[in-house]
Amino acid sequence: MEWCQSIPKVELHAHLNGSIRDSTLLELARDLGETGVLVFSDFEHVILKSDRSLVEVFKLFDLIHMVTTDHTTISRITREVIEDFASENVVYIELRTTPKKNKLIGMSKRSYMEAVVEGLKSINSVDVAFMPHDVDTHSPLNSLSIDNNCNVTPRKRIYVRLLLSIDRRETTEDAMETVKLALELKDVGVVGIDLSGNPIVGEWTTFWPALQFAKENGLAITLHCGEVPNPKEIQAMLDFWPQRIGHACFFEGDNWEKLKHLNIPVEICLTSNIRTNSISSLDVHHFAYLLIFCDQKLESPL
Ligand SMILES: CNc1ncnc2c1ncn2[C@@H]1O[C@H](COP(=O)(O)O)[C@@H](O)[C@H]1O
Repeated sequence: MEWCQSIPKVELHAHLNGSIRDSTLLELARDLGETGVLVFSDFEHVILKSDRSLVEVFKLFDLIHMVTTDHTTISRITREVIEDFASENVVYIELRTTPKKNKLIGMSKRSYMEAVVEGLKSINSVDVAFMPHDVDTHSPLNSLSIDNNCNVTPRKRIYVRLLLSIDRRETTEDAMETVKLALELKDVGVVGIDLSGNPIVGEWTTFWPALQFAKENGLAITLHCGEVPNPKEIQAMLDFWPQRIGHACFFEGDNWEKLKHLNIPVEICLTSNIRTNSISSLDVHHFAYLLIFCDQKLESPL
């Protein structure tokens, strides 16, 4: 475990509101409980439960979103999430989040993302390189920090890229707004679009125009794909040829063949898949199958 903690890591599948510290969630919920908006003990029980089905996961996200509504909180959780990943020696992270609107508090998708960027700017415990011009490809991962006594110590550096998520509950217009926002925010490190949300909700074709527009304009696309059995959707998503897909729990023979043929990498989430019961045990997880396939490819690169 210590070894796992200490090696430098790359994190490609982190949802902002899925990575919040429990202590922060409980603190925010306690505050909201005092105003009568929610019952704190119910919230606490749900947060501290470690295993939950996929259906329960999405109920949990609705609860989490109740306590992370305002700009200040979005900035705070962004800061904490990046600090936590850096403390585990993640050196490159693609953080994804669904830009949200809330007229009641004057939040637009843009102002939500501005709050995320504010959060990144406010981090001072580690060096955060999140704008493309922050990246000096020749610099080591650790930069130097000099304290008042002129002692020089290496500082951790984490490279952050952002993906904007489209939630499957959204409309075609919402999705298009997210893609246009992503294009406008390229300068602050937005590199792509993710399609996520409850996989049994909506039709992915609703988002096809926005995803196609994103692709035509140079944004990378990653799709949550095959998190539940849905052969038609899996085939169509692979035909769309995204840069990456997430999960792939319910792939069958043909799907794997197509995935390999198109060379589409899979973002595997072992803990998530086991905890949500999407996969019954690690022994039968498709991770091993994909690892063997990658190994074979490396051995015979032609
Ligand atoms: C467990 N597997 C999953 N499958 C699909 N979508 C998921 C997910 N886990 C998280 N999300 C998506 O990420 C949102 C929370 O982060 P943000 O509010 O965007 O930062 C959830 O509401 C859901 O849309």
